[in-house]
Amino acid sequence: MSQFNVHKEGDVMRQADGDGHFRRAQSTFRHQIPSPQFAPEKDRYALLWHRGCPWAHRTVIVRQIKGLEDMIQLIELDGMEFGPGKGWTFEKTKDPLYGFKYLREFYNKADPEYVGRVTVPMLWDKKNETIVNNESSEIIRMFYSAFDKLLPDHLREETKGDAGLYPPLLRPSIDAMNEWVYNEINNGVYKIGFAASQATYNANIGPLFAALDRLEAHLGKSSDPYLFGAHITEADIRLFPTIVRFDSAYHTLFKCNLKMIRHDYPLIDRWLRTLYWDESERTRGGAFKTSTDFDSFRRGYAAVSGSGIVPGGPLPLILGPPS
Ligand SMILES: N[C@@H](CCC(=O)N[C@@H](CS)C(=O)NCC(=O)O)C(=O)O
Repeated sequence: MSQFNVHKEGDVMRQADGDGHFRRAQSTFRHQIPSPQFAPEKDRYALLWHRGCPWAHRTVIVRQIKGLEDMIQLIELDGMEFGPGKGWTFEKTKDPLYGFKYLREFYNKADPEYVGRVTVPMLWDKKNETIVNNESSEIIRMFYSAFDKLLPDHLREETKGDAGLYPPLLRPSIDAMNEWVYNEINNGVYKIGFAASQATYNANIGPLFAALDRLEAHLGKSSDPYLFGAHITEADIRLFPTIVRFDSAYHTLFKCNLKMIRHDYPLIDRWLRTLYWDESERTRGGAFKTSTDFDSFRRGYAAVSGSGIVPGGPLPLILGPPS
């Protein structure tokens, strides 16, 4: 079965609640590394992802920026089947651990009674054969420092001080931005794309663009390249997967079309291109670019939002490196 075949029945397609609003379900598995059950160990954990998913995207960026490639195995799901009991699949890719076809089989191995949503990203413990955590915001924070003792000194969060991904002095500002960026932008595009009535679409489209205006104004307050100064932080990593999908997916396929990043938000566009095209040591060889797969997310959003037909533009999918 090809990627994102659309059978519009069953639980995977049910996104909006009865009142037409999309509400993202709480993640279920919330264990931490380090903890008595889950010690940081080389090659004990695997991160399961799909290139289309923005929540999974942020975890893969952090895995690379932190230099955890040899520490945490990456397992890619490349398909989606819609219908009861289905969901994310291994189509051309193979599950190297058990030979499973569905991500659901991992969830059921961890908990045979599990009936919640089967989502990526998911962090798997190969030793205890269970799920550590399936909440991206928590997975990325674990990656910042949980494995630091096993990493060379220069990659440790503590060593980086103010240049870390979540430096103590910036935490209140990063947390405050995360709050509105999550509600109005990261999840905001889904509230619009999955709105099941005109009224809910109308209610959500304004706040999304007001938040993008706020972001543009924030970037205008300094000449720094990143959201909080001269160094990449969590705020940049959490925003990037949504903005890189915006013009070529959300604008058309999710009807988030009052404005485009490239035409209407020059500072956000510059920030985006700065991160995307950076292949220096700062991104450990291009963590943003190598993890971005325009084809995958455009096919995915086309499947869940309509007929599966992928729009031709805008071309190029992202503008070139900033001058
Ligand atoms: N709160 C979760 C959300 C993850 C999420 O919703 N992932 C989507 C893909 S982008 C998913 O797997 N959806 C399948 C479903 O809801 O059935 C996180 O940030 O990790």
